[in-house]
Amino acid sequence: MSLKLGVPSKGRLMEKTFNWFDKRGVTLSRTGSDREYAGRVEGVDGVELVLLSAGEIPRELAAGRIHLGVTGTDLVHEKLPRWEQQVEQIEPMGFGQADLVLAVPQSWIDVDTLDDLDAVAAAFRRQHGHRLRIATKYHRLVREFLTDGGVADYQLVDSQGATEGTVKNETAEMVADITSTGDTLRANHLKIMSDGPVLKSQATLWRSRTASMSAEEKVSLKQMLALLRGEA
Ligand SMILES: Nc1ncnc2c1ncn2[C@@H]1O[C@H](COP(=O)(O)OP(=O)(O)OP(=O)(O)O)[C@@H](O)[C@H]1O
Ligand SMILES: O=P(O)(O)OC[C@H]1O[C@H](OP(=O)(O)OP(=O)(O)O)[C@H](O)[C@@H]1O
Repeated sequence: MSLKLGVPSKGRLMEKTFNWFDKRGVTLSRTGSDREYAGRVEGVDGVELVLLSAGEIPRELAAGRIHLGVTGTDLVHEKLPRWEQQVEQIEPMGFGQADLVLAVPQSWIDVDTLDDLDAVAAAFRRQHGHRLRIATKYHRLVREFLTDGGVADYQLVDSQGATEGTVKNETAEMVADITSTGDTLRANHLKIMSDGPVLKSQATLWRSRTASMSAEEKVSLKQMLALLRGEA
């Protein structure tokens, strides 16, 4: 069996991941047609490339179906409860930087901190008879952050994309989402709250703590990590 390396098969992390490995002497390439999810690894023997969506890589690492994987910190922290027990962070890769933030309508001029939000949320519930809605796909991280910040009078509504549009569409009063340039938030008349970010994320190389390894796979892992860390 070979050591399995999971990398994003598409999306914003794919090309930069390939370049990052290339600079360190490990060449990842897709084989077959554009649409075929097959690839190869050159530079270290006994390594198999597994092309996956960035969002699935945390689960595959935790299940031990891949030994190494590249995905954002946000996705690992959100998708894996007690992530430290399931994966080890090997190397932050210096791209895919984004902050998970809470954002409210720009028109809420009195709301900037979590204390302000707590007050507004309580008033909102009294006035509307239901809790203030926060649209997000980061349920675990947002709940933890708001609990630690003492905010309780809210409900999360699930949004798996175009989250900033939920306020205009009146399916939420505010959002918690990833931002890098801030353009999408501004374009949708939202402002970032000053207490935060909930999490700072970037693309990161992770190792599974649960994947079993043969002697050969252990040798491949050692060679791979030495190359990637510039020790080979
Ligand atoms: N605007 C952004 N700028 C930089 N990084 C971002 C941005 N939005 C999301 N990311 C990061 O990119 C990663 C997700 O990558 P991407 O958006 O390409 O995957 P996706 O295709 O949406 O995910 P999936 O494959 O699960 O559908 C996350 O770790 C996230 O933090
Ligand atoms: O701060 P910015 O540079 O404007 O980037 C932020 C946007 O990028 C991501 O969306 P993505 O492009 O992945 O689309 P999505 O809405 O389908 O998640 C994120 O969810 C924001 O909407």
